[in-house]
Amino acid sequence: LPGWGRYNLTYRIVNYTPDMTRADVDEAIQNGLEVWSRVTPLTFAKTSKGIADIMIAFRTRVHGRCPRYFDGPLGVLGHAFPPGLGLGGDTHFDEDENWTKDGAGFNLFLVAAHEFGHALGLSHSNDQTALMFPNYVSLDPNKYPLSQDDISGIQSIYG
Ligand SMILES: CC(C)C[C@H](C(=O)NO)C(=O)N[C@@H](CC(N)=O)C(=O)NCc1cccc(N)c1
Ligand SMILES: [Ca+2]
Ligand SMILES: [Zn+2]
Repeated sequence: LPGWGRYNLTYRIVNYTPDMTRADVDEAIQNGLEVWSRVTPLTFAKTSKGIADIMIAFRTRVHGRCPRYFDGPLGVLGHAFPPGLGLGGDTHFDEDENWTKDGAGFNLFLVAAHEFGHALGLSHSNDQTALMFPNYVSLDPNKYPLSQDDISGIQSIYG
């Protein structure tokens, strides 16, 4: 099964970037998850301790027991692991980027929405307009960032 096999998931923000206020990080993460829950029966409950399905953290370079590393400013912005136990669903953002809630640096909401696509089981799309396209394009974060390609993809897993 490429997905979680259930609709009700939990997430935990393990640490916060100093680039933004905690409230703005919470909001960007919640909005990034809502992009997907709006088009599926998925629900996301925030926990502040213990193990959640989707453990979210800001990390640099080699970090913890994560098999993937970050590369300093620019380049790779984040990574997320497909659904599963342990590392499955976990989502890391490269702390060496400048995270913002607006158009400067990298918009956390946009990158989070993309990474959560991976955490839910989606891989990259070659549709240039798709949120799951490999490269960050600075979309207007107020515009609906999902393309039909993204919606078909997520609904094929969590229809
Ligand atoms: C091979 C992967 C670890 C690359 C990594 C990624 O795709 N993470 O999901 C990543 O950070 N990709 C950059 C592009 C690159 N430098 O390869 C990116 O902008 N990904 C986030 C993103 C955000 C919003 C929209 C889109 N389309 C992509
Ligand atoms: Ca980087
Ligand atoms: Zn990606």
